[in-house]
Amino acid sequence: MAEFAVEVDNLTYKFAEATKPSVIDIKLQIPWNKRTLVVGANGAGKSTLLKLLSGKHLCLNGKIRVNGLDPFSPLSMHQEEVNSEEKDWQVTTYLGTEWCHMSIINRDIGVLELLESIGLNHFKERGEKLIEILDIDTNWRMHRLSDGQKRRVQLAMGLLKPWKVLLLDEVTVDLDVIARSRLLQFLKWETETRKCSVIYATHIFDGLAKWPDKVIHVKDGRIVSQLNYTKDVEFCNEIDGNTNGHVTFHSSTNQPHISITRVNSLHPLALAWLREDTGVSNEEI
Ligand SMILES: Nc1ncnc2c1ncn2[C@@H]1O[C@H](COP(=O)(O)OP(=O)(O)OP(=O)(O)O)[C@@H](O)[C@H]1O
Repeated sequence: MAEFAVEVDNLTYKFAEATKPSVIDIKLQIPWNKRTLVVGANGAGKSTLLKLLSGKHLCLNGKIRVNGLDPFSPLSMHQEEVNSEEKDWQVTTYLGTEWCHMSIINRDIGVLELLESIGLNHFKERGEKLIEILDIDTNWRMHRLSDGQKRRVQLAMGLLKPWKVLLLDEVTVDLDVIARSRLLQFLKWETETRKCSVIYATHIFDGLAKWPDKVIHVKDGRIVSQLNYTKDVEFCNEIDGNTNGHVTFHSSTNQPHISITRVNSLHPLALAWLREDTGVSNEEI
């Protein structure tokens, strides 16, 4: 297995019809067993970067290695490097919101049939765990589901195979707080218990304060800061008497150090209400 989950060097990418590159001079090394959060404004380049890592766009300028492989090359080209136990593994999975537009999810097809068609019986234990975590009823029919229910099925499908590098692109946007918390917990558990890494681009920060190991800030296509979360970030009850969503950047040393007040959020209330609604215990989430 490669030393790093993801290794990127000197990566610049411009869409054919664009006037300037969407991703510029990216250098990145993500070790195994890490959860990385990608933060940036609309249009900053987060999705483009994640899609490049997944092999959805062909990168001509720069180096990308995911588990030591060029993600654009079909895995079969590297089959001699893959031992028999790993043949069923997926090196990388990209899950984004565009799935909503795929025709399969609006067809009159049962969820069980759909999951079986992509290998539920082969990955039974994992599949059943995902079905439970995401509270999926396998009798559901796809064309009759809400957006959030469809999203849960998408996630179960996307996570069914034990991927090595998971690229999540704002995919929790229509999950309720219980499903989102459980999913984040599941991803934390996976990254702690087997050799894999998650890269997650999001605009929803509720419940994420203690989740990542690393936070990457993308601006105008460039990575402008990378925080080693445990070393560079601390949470305080107040900073200079301010208790409400305050951040201080200490820049006296080369390495940034950031203090963040524990932010007031409706997340605990929404979580408590939905716990009541769904009968989920305090210990579980
Ligand atoms: N298919 C495309 N053709 C041309 N330009 C594109 C294309 N897709 C994205 N871009 C441009 O690339 C830049 C980065 O877009 P990207 O989707 O990566 O941003 P993002 O950080 O994911 O934004 P958001 O938070 O809104 O999802 C934007 O300026 C966007 O206009």
